Formats: sequence, structure tokens, C-alpha cells
Amino acid sequence: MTDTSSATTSADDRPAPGVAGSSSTAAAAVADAAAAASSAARPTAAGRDLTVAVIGAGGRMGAEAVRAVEATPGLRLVGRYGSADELGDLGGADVAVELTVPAASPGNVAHCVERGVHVVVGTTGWDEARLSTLREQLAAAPPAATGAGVGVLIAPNFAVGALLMMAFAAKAAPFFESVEVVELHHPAKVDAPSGTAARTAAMIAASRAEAGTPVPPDATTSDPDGARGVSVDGIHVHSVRLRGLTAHQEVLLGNAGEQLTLRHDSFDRTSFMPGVIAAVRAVADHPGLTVGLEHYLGLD
Ligand SMILES: NC(=O)c1ccc[n+]([C@@H]2O[C@H](COP(=O)([O-])OP(=O)(O)OC[C@H]3O[C@@H](n4cnc5c(N)ncnc54)[C@H](O)[C@@H]3O)[C@@H](O)[C@H]2O)c1
Ligand SMILES: O=C(O)C1=N[C@H](C(=O)O)CCC1
Repeated sequence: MTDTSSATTSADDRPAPGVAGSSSTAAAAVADAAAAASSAARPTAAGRDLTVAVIGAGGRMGAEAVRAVEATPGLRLVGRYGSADELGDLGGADVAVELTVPAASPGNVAHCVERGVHVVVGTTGWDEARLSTLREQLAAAPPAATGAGVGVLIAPNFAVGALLMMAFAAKAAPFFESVEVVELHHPAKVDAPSGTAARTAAMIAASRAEAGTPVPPDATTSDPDGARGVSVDGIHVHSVRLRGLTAHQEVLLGNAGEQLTLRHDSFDRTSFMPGVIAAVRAVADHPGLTVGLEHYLGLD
């Protein structure tokens, strides 16, 4: 199966040639964390390879995920699907990796869940209404081939540094009067704000609410064109689209006389692959819906 769609590529946006190898430090650390949190860091209970399908295989992330799965011992790629392809039985996959567009993702995930296929979702756009529908679909789903419930992971960001940056931001947020999020991405990105920024803002807002921290000070009374960005749960998020960038985020935290800046940079899509592989290995051990890879890695 091939992806016949026209994913925009440029020198900046094209997936890098490298493959996420299990030999890199990040890959090893994420794999170790996943192994500690999961009994599925081996192929399958039956001892055979875990079979994987990639949906959105012709896209920037999908192509990188195909390379990573093919390079990983214990995983076997059994299907690659693009926008023109019928998903069918997903080639008999145990796990599907879904990396498409926000408009297509819920339908693809529902298709997998209805067939008892576990899903690792990197696509953005999963707001509360979509998550709620997915929970209902999971409750009505048949068991997976292993007999346990189907697992779905919605992962706004697979990069271990991004997960840590988000956790640090949530931890720091109640200690500062002001906090704003700036996300910066390649210009071919179709959605704004980024899924990572939306989740970071939600985590920050939840952490401040729990601590009873007041809303950040802001004297703005006139902003007809949205210069202050969008408010996600009361936290301002600003989106930059710039040729040359991949995926970057800053969380700015301010008090009188001091500032803490937390910044994460994904310079290359290989940064996401250790997380994708860890998620593929662990998803069957986490029936139901999980939002955030940090819950598989013991970072929560
Ligand atoms: N979670 C993460 O760490 C992470 C990292 C990078 C990107 N993303 C997200 O992943 C998604 C994909 O990003 P990208 O840069 O690869 O985009 P892209 O545009 O390069 O690729 C998307 C691919 O999906 C295909 N597609 C569209 N509709 C489809 C359908 N119905 N069925 C199958 N395939 C379909 C397109 O043809 C395209 O090839 C975006 O939502 C992006 O924000 C997440
Ligand atoms: O390149 C993208 O598109 C990315 N999407 C995710 C998001 O929206 O947060 C993760 C970072 C890269």
C-alpha cells in the first residue's frame, strides 16, 4: 500500500534520512523507561514479533515511523496506509500508529478500535469532545487478539525532552505570577496552536488551579486582532510558523525581577521515534484511553 497524497516537502520539512536506532542514548533511555513500566517490552506474549501498521505512512512523521519500525527488532511492519487506501483489517496488525491530519484521525482510530487493534496516535486535534466519543467507542469495542481490552494512546508529543519540558512547566507554574507558552514550527504545519502547546497550557492551568494560583496579571483591554494569542484554559499561547524550524516550544514564567524560561527543540523528526517505538511496545499493556506518553514512561 502506498500513500499517493501530496505531503508538502521542503529542505526544512522533509523527514531526515536517519532512523531512530535503539542504540542512541535517548532511544535506550525511553525504551528502558517503557520496559520498566510495561511487561510488553518484548515482542508478544506468544513470542512472535509485534505486528505494526502505519496510517499516514507517506507523511513526514509517517515515513519516519515506517523507518523506525522496520529498524526495530521484535517489530514487523505489516501495513502502510495513505489517504487513498482502505484500512481494511490493517494487515492483521496488533498495533496501528496513526499520524495523519486532525480531520481524519478520529475516523481512523475508530476503525482500529472496532477491530480490536491497539492504536498509538500522534495526530493533533484531540479535544475533549473527541476524547469523550473515543471513550465510548472503547467501552463498546471487542477485546484485542490478546483477550485484553484495546489500548489507545493519544500522544501530543513523543519526544522525551518535550515530555520533560511539559512536566517541568506544570511543576513550576504555581510559583510564578505570569506564564505564557510560545510554540514555533515549520510552515507546513496545518494546525495552530500545536497539540503540544495546547496540552502544556492545560497542564499549567490544572496545576495552578490545584495550587490556588491567581490568573496571570494582564492589563490588556483592547486586542481586536488577537495579538495576545489564544487563551487555552486561561493561559496565553502564541504560534510562530518559520521556514527552517521543525518543532520548538518555550514556556516563559515571570515573577517581579526574575524569569524562568523552559525551552525544548526538536531539530529532527528522529527525536520522536524512541517515544513512538516505546508506545508501540507498551500500548497493549494499557487498555482503554491514555492521553500523554508520560503515563507509559513513569514521568507522571
Ligand atoms: N505526537 C508527536 O510527537 C508529533 C510529532 C510530529 C507531528 N505530529 C502530528 O502528526 C500529524 C502528522 O504530521 P506530519 O508532519 O507527518 O503531517 P504530513 O502532512 O506530512 O502527513 C500526514 C499524512 O497523512 C495522510 N493522510 C491524510 N488523511 C489520511 C487518511 N484519511 N488516512 C490515511 N492517511 C491520511 C496525508 O496524505 C499525509 O501523507 C500532525 O497532526 C502533527 O501535528 C505529532
Ligand atoms: O510538526 C508537527 O506538526 C508537530 N506536531 C505536534 C504538535 O502539534 O504538538 C508535535 C510537534 C510537531
